Amino acid sequence: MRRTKIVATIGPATATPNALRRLLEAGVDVVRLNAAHSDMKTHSNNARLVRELASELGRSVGILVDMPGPKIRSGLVANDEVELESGQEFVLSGLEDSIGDAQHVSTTLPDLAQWARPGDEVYLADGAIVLRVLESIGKDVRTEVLRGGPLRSRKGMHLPRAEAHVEPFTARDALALEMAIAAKVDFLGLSFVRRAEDVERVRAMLPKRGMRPALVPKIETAAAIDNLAGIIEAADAVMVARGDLGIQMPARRVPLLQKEIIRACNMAGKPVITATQMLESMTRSPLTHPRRSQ
Ligand SMILES: Nc1ncnc2c1ncn2[C@@H]1O[C@H](COP(=O)(O)OP(=O)(O)OP(=O)(O)O)[C@@H](O)[C@H]1O
Ligand SMILES: CC(=O)C(=O)O
Repeated sequence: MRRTKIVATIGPATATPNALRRLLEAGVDVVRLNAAHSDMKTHSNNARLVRELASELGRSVGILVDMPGPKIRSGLVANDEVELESGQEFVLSGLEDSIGDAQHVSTTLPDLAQWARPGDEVYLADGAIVLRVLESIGKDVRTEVLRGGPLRSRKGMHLPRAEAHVEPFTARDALALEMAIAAKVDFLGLSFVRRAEDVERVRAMLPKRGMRPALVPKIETAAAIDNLAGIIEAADAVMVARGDLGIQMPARRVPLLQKEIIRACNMAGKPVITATQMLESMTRSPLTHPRRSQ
């Protein structure tokens, strides 16, 4: 029996019966539904589809709902992708619902300007794009692009000063939790946990009897690294979320932290998942900077 399990995130391109069947046949053990995207109805339909296909194929396949958590994101951009050039100016807009372009983008942080000081670095596109803050003007933040690249809609953004001030459990988390419990999913991924209490808070919201999902905190903040032992103790399993971890701290630290987290989980007898950029070097080339998996 293969002891290592494969977790695959499904999205619009893979949520058809045919594509899903091929994924399960190719060896996917756990299907991840990212509740940060799409609507909850689509996720619960997909969960049902996965279960039907798994039973048709005589396979046991787990379902993991990844909770959105307090992840900061930039907003929608025109045609789902714009290109930012190094050296240009770019505005992070305080207007929540504006559609972004190559000059500006909205963010999920209404009080963004409060957390940006001239000279601060801001990361967009899950760390691929780097900006430097020039000044705040009202609710907008004017920046210079230090490292350009393609910016797609609703990608992760990192603004170091804001991290500690965001609500740990959002309105969207409440919707995702309700959907996951109703769909009786096997695992709940907890995004951006900072301490053991963030895991315990969700555990207290689970049904007291019957099927309860296993809680899988994602280690992706600097605070979670500081509080690792307590988080592992509060968890049923752990995910090394290299994507965001490599934005919250220098990417070169990720491989060693990954080993440390895996070792600590092995010692505690808790399953551990290594996530993100598994096949990244095969999807884009040439490499301009090392990926988390390298
Ligand atoms: N259910 C979905 N519906 C639409 N797009 C999706 C869905 N799931 C994933 N995607 C797309 O695939 C990309 C990569 O998926 P992934 O699950 O890694 O999310 P992410 O936004 O990078 O953030 P995170 O993993 O930290 O939640 C997303 O940014 C999004 O563009
Ligand atoms: C999986 C995930 O959320 C990350 O790598 O950041």
